[in-house]
Amino acid sequence: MDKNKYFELLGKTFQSTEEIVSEIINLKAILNLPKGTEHFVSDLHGEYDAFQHLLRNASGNIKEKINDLFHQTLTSKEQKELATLVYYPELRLARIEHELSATWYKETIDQLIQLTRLSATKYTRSKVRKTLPKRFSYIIEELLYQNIATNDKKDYYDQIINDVIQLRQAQPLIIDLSYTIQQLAIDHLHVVGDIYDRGPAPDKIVEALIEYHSVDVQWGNHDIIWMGAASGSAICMMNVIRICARYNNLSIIEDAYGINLRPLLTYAEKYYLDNPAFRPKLASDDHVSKENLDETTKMHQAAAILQFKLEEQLVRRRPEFDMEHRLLLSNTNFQTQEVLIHGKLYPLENTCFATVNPERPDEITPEEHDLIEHLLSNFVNSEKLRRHLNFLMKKGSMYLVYNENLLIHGCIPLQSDGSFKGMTLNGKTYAGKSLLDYFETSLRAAYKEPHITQDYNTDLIWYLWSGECSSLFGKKEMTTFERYFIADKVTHTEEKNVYYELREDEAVIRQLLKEFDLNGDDSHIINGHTPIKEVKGEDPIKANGKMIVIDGGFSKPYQKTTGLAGYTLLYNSYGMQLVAHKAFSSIEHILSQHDDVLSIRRVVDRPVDRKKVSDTTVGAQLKTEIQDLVGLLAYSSLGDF
Ligand SMILES: O=P(O)(O)OC[C@H]1O[C@](O)(COP(=O)(O)O)[C@@H](O)[C@@H]1O
Ligand SMILES: [Mn+2]
Repeated sequence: MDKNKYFELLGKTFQSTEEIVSEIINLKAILNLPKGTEHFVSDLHGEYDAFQHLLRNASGNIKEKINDLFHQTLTSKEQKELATLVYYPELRLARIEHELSATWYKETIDQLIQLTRLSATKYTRSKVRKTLPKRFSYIIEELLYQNIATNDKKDYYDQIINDVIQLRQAQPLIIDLSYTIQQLAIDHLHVVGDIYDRGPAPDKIVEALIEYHSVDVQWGNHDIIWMGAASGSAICMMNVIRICARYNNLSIIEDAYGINLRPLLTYAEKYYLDNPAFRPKLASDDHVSKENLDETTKMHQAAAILQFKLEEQLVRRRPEFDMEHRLLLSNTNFQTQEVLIHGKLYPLENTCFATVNPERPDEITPEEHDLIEHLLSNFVNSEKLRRHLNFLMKKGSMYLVYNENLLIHGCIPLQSDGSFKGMTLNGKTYAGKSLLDYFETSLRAAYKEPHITQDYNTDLIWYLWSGECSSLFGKKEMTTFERYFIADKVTHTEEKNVYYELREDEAVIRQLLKEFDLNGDDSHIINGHTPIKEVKGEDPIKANGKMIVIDGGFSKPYQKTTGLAGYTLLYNSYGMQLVAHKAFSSIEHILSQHDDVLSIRRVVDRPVDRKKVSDTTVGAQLKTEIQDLVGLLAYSSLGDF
């Protein structure tokens, strides 16, 4: 844009030169504040309760602040009770209703004000003001910035608190202060992928993220299939349905997103019977009737077989995806019930091939065609699903460079010598950053055109789910068919890309970071995707501290193999802290036991100077803004403004 035109536009947001000057002063002051705390979480997998608990306790940050302030005045039990109050103010107040007194209110409000003040030290007054709840902003500001130098003032503050209590506003004030503390504890949240699948409430997680004050998302392979479904990819949609059925979560599709699955049930009941391989995995608190279980088992089979048929079509349609080894229906002998995989014959069990034409296993019947069209139009037209995925599009990306770190859910596909594994797409070969950029551009294009359903971009979303060179998947092939129908577990193995070995090596990580222009000593790669098997002694901090894997381990069905719930990461002005979490049991458990055990470990790189906002990504944006405002000031002094 023409510079003068730009200044004219920019000038419209200011009433006077003084306003521009004070904005410049304000922004410059912000640059000198300590860097805000970033919170990294990943692999939430629909576990809303565990996730919202993390947001409330800021991965232990609030507990640390309570300890800093009160280690000499409160017992460990009192500190824990105060923490529970900050996390769940309404529920905690209701629980101790009979113990509440004017003295308790006074002490508690005082403690919460101290906590708010400590949490606010990193922010400008104006930012804190914006965070404060409207209804008490005046009172809280008075209390926050009090200076009890004289007795008169002390009387004045006591009077405010007394009035609050007398006017029966103590509880609302405590509640508001608690949420303010939660919000101030974290400046920015990163979700390193896999919000969806396995757990019961991904929709509630997305709603919470939409409401969150500052957040970005790096897409995970389990997010991408939902985006695929909403982009018009029938195979992604079938996979979404299949996974929901497998984890007994079809209600996410039906109730949360209002997509009617009755036509699928009607179809499934016609062709499928009970089948042990397709009975849903039940969570410990799932109570399901026999009838319901039966229905889900049938829909699970229908979705799986339709997915396999559609996969045959897609693999043939896209030879450049190099997925011929996934043509398993074509390699099945329907008479002998055997399948040929990588040159070896395996017997099949629990088969359900009633709808498969042995001559043309990729054939979709007219009935199936109508069913798919119908379901797809429901997915594409679900208003709520679109709103949620629009959010993922707006705040999400394939990878993110933020404050000198590279955030990516899965991997950067590599070859065994450490060089980038390339892929030829539309006649051109891409590798490393350019491959990831291509994937992102293609996905965005597909999402924009949900009514175009079998084009290259839409098909590529399937590749992102399960293709060898997908940065979100990072394995040779996905053995879904084998897991259902073949007993020999050897066939279930999914060989990981060599990235997952090489990422232990600092030199490799430095090389990868370089690809993203990250050459400094303070850069790290932050991955999700692979659960850390702590039981087997695996360390989430790799490559001499340059590589951190924070699969949150929220996915309950996976906790047996990981040995604990998983990890999150905090990055404040002093450096990074890895937080290990125990499995989240229930809110009730936290309220009754105050049991919120997490262990915190510093990611020791090297001693660093305390980081300021000016050293961050946001700082860089602010510097540009300051430059523009200085330019605007000069422009306006010429009299053109
Ligand atoms: O254990 P499930 O849910 O049946 O799924 C197994 C599939 O999930 C995957 O692990 C992908 O999911 P993740 O991204 O959570 O690892 C596949 O590699 C595998 O085939
Ligand atoms: Mn994943």
